[in-house]
Amino acid sequence: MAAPIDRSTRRFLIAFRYAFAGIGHLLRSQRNFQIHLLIGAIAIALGVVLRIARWEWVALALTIGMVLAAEGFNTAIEATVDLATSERHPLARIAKDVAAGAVLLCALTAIVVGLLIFGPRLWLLWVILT
Ligand SMILES: Nc1ncnc2c1ncn2[C@@H]1O[C@H](COP(=O)(O)OP(=O)(O)OP(=O)(O)O)[C@@H](O)[C@H]1O
Repeated sequence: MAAPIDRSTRRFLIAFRYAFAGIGHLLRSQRNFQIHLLIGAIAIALGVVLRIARWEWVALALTIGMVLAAEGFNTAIEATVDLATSERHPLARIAKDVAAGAVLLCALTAIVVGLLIFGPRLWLLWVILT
């Protein structure tokens, strides 16, 4: 018979369930998250096809994770602000704009990383094919 799960392990597993519910919410309702996920999947496929190096996989994984996590924080901040007030308030605007700005910074960084990894290879491929 399997050993019973102790209380702290149970809490730990429940916390995971809530975290996955949060990711499920992002997947179902956040268009920007879906777009970033699709771009991440394309970058991974490109990495496989172009056989990028291990350190490049590390950079790619960190970048994709950073952008998706930023989208999550942005969504959480938006929900918190909307919960706190339904009125227009300068601080609500700052909170939402700064959160959106942080996502943009991550996305711009991801573009730079993508160009550094794939740019030279795609350029070479272009030169060979044309
Ligand atoms: N309560 C508020 N007070 C002042 N400005 C706000 C408020 N809510 C939203 N804004 C402004 O409107 C912008 C858009 O807000 P909104 O809540 O529509 O988010 P969003 O970026 O369109 O995200 P989503 O489409 O995912 O809900 C914010 O970035 C902010 O500048």
